[in-house]
Amino acid sequence: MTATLIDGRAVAERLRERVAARTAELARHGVIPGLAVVLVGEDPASQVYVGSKTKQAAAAGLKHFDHRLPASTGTSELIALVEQLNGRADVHGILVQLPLPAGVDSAAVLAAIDPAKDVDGFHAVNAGRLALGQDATVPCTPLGCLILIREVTRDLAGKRAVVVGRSNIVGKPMAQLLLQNDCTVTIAHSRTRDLPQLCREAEILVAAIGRPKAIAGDWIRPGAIVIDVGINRTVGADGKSKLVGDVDFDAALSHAGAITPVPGGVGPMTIACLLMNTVNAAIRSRAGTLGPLIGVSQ
Ligand SMILES: NC(=O)C1=CN([C@@H]2O[C@H](COP(=O)(O)OP(=O)(O)OC[C@H]3O[C@@H](n4cnc5c(N)ncnc54)[C@H](OP(=O)(O)O)[C@@H]3O)[C@@H](O)[C@H]2O)C=CC1
Ligand SMILES: Nc1nc(=O)c2c([nH]1)NC[C@@H]1CN(c3ccc(C(=O)N[C@@H](CCC(=O)O)C(=O)O)cc3)C=[N+]21
Repeated sequence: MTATLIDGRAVAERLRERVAARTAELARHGVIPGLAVVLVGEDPASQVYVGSKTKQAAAAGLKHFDHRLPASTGTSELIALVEQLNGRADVHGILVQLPLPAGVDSAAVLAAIDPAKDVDGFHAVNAGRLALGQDATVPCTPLGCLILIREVTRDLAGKRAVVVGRSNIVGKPMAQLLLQNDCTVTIAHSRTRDLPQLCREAEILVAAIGRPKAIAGDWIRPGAIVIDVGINRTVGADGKSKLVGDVDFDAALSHAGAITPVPGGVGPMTIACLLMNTVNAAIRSRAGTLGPLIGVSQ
């Protein structure tokens, strides 16, 4: 059996088209969703992501505001910028690119973001609302993973799901979303005993650990849906830099039912969901007057 490829680029493109269409409707009401991105320091990977975000925001008709600050920027300066952005009517979404330089109190900076403008869904108010099953802004990467899973099946109730990784930005919210969709969810991490055996139980396996090819082919239950969140930069046999996921993709192909590639899987969905969250924040900002939010299903 060879797994079906889940084409994140294609799914993300369709989502961006829906975002662009909704943005065009909002423009007729005089509202242009605005996204402010704050990037501190010169991390090359962060610069690539921020570049894609601003390009795709513009293509979908959003306004974007870039704030690039030197690595020496301190916590209080960043909080002051966030507060200024909180107060701007043309900014509906604020994203502070992580990781912030060592020495900056990241938790304090994220806590300063107005929860209504927290399009990353990292603020305690949004994390709490998600856990309580209330209307929340959901972190972009797990939301993108859920959309990809729903491309394969809408029948999630009772499915055994294993999420490997328990970070606040991927693993934990991913587990919450799967639970909300009636999966039976287990969260694994670096202290989990017998991870291979646990993974073999998973009908849905989400890998978000940041270890290249850590999930071996024979850890995958035959026919499982495998979502690989990992983005690891390695050097290929030809000496060139190469992106690989947390799953040994080639080995997994003969076990999985469906699998996301890296690149071209979860990554593009993260950015498309960021645009969706920004447009939804703009819609919410005019409570009830701008029609429905963009949803995850068509
Ligand atoms: N595609 C996308 O859009 C995005 C991709 N990523 C990528 O996803 C990956 C995870 O990111 P993030 O959640 O921020 O990472 P973190 O480093 O914050 O968390 C990693 C998690 O994996 C666990 N872990 C580490 N090693 C192992 C292991 N050998 N076995 C089991 N569990 C392990 C850790 O356990 P413990 O808690 O015990 O330390 C931790 O919970 C990275 O490759 C990152 O680049 C991240 C965000 C977006
Ligand atoms: N506040 C904040 N929010 C984030 O959402 C956030 C962040 N900080 N810090 C870093 C991580 C990582 N992340 C990615 C986004 C897109 C791709 C992406 O588009 N990847 C392409 C490949 C890109 C390439 O070639 O480098 C793909 O997988 O196909 C990857 C990773 C968002 N993150």
